[in-house]
Amino acid sequence: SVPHLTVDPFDEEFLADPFAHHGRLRDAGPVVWLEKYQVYAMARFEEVQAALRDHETFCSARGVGLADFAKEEPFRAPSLLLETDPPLHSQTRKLMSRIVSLKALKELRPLWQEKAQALVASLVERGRFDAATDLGEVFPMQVFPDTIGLMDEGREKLIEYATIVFNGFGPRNRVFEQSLIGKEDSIAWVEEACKRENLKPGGWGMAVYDAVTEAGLPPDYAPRLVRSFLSAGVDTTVNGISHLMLALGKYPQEFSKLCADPKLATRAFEESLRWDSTVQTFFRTATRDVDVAGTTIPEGAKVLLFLASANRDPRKWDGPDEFRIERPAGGHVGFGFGIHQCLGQMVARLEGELIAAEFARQASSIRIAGEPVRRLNNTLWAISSLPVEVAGK
Ligand code: HEM
Ligand SMILES: O=C(O)c1ccc(C2CC2)cc1
Repeated sequence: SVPHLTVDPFDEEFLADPFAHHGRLRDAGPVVWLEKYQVYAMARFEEVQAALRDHETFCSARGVGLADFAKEEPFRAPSLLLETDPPLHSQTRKLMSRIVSLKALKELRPLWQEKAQALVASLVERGRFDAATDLGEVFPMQVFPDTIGLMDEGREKLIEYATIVFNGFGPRNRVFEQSLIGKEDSIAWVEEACKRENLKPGGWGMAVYDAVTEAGLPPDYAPRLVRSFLSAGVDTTVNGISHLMLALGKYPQEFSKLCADPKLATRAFEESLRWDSTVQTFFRTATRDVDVAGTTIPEGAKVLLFLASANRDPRKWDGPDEFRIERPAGGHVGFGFGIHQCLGQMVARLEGELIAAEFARQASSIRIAGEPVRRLNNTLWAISSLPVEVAGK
């Protein structure tokens, strides 16, 4: 029968270092039962990728967190992308993909590159800085809110809001409750920011309103789709960039390879996403009784997918715990997989590539100058402080 584990993947000890627990989860079996939450879990690459690919058996419309929307009220109106299944998902995804297009990113590249170059120049000049607060939390905020056309006032609330959203996929534990205290205004601010009258012409937010009208979809879909940009578009890249710096600092020989060939910047960011996956887990709900590797998962069961563990599964990767920028790119599940695979992956890749390439051009070394301070979150692997020292060329 399915192995029963008592481990709690949302307790603060686990969240402080999830990678220390993944090996036991993978080795216990292809599917395990987590007694604490009465859910199934998969931590090996093969089963995680297969579940993500089979969206008909493992659905999203009943929530991609612990809560089953068929049994309890969602904590916020469900996302029309992340928390929907086809056919509605197909409609909203097609609409949003036209806006987050390669053409749009090509047009943004020169402006984003200019900002990355200037920010990195100022940090190299300083020599010692905090890769989380001076870089990770700065660059995405210099490029993304303006791309959406967000109102200027209150943009700092984006990270607070996302912290709540990502905690909301987990249990109502202390980590979740603490992120809510005194942050009700962030939820209200996002509500306001998604309104048509508060979005600037020419931004992706306004483009969503136009596209919803053109597609003849219900008008109230527009603010909710804009909310998806605000929920997923900042805190993820903020921590993705901080983790990139942690990886480059911890593996100086990999940084030297990058300096020798700045075109490896895209590979470096991709590998940092596999190695230190910013989005650690997501749930699915079984829509039928399904057999996975000998275990029958009953209809209605919640299944926790450990994306970060799958990205370090020795059954899939050679030297999984090593950061190697020349590893064959892609194939990881750090952006998910299948129909819900990250809508903003090219946005994230562009931001990561530009920062990595600028350090490759302007710096000769990156050194970790202090232990990373973690910000515990039920879903996000987040860094609140990462002192680094860089030397210029
Ligand atoms: C390092 C940065 C990022 C990471 C690690 C990341 C990770 C992910 C993952 C794992 C999923 C799949 C969720 C699931 O299967 O249930 C996803 C979906 C999504 N992401 Fe990203 N993301 C990042 C950046 C972004 C950005 C910049 C945007 C906005 C432009 C964005 C927007 C979305 C949206 C809207 C979805 C839902 C797509 C759908 O359900 O069809 N993400 N992301
Ligand atoms: O559509 C949304 O609201 C949404 C929220 C969070 C994410 C996480 C996976 C990056 C994605 C989409």
